[in-house]
Amino acid sequence: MNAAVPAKLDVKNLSFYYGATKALKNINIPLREKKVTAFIGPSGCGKSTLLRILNRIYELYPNQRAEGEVLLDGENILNTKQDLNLLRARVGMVFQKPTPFPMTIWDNIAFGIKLYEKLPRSELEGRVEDALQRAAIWNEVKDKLKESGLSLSGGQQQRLCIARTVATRPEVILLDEPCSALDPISTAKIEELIDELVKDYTIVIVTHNMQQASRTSDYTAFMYLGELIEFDETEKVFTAPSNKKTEQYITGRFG
Ligand SMILES: Nc1ncnc2c1ncn2[C@@H]1O[C@H](COP(=O)(O)OP(=O)(O)OP(=O)(O)O)[C@@H](O)[C@H]1O
Repeated sequence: MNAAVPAKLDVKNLSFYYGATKALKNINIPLREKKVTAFIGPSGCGKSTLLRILNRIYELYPNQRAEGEVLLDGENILNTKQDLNLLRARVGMVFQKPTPFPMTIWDNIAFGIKLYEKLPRSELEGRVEDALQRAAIWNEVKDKLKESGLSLSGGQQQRLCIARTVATRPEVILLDEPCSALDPISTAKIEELIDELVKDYTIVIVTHNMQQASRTSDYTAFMYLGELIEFDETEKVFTAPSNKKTEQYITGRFG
């Protein structure tokens, strides 16, 4: 494993509870800087739960509790003093179902920027265009920026949501099954986009799609029943997994 690439986010001895139910058991995983890490595993193994801890989005819900550490550039984000708005700007998230705001395409992007920064209009326009360019949707929307974000196709909406996340200049992007609601062409576009974005961002993706994990990620974490079973370079996990359960899962023998 390439230990030379530093961990942008370092998960240490992390456990997680929904009420009295322990959903994650002592997870340790380094999420390396400007690399894509995929979380794979059968339904209910804890992939989304782990992802949702990385920007503390779980705190929107009662009775959910994390124990352990998640270090972002060495600083524990589970610390109560952490400013959650700032954290979520640094660690952006894109959900399974595209969730554009019910406003224009332009406002969808500008809204997030304006939450964090006060910019003159000309600069704001540049930032909106830049975000749409980075999310590879600019050419499709540049002539209809005043139309509703909801008028776009599902695949375009998802790229709009990625643009919205990119617009606040995050350091990490969390993708929770971003293609599960999309057709194969839109899925291919998002995968190409991930290849581009990883040049600038640390990316974590939850996926049910083995091909997608092997195509898009540098590292893969296989989870089972709330535990991290195997974490390694993606090529190794898919060609020579060290754990029997991993092998059974990637060869489609369960899950
Ligand atoms: N809000 C909740 N309250 C109680 N238990 C929950 C809640 N959300 C998830 N769980 C439980 O936590 C465990 C992990 O769920 P999680 O959604 O993280 O799995 P997953 O691997 O992402 O599954 P999937 O692939 O189906 O999305 C499951 O046993 C699930 O039932």
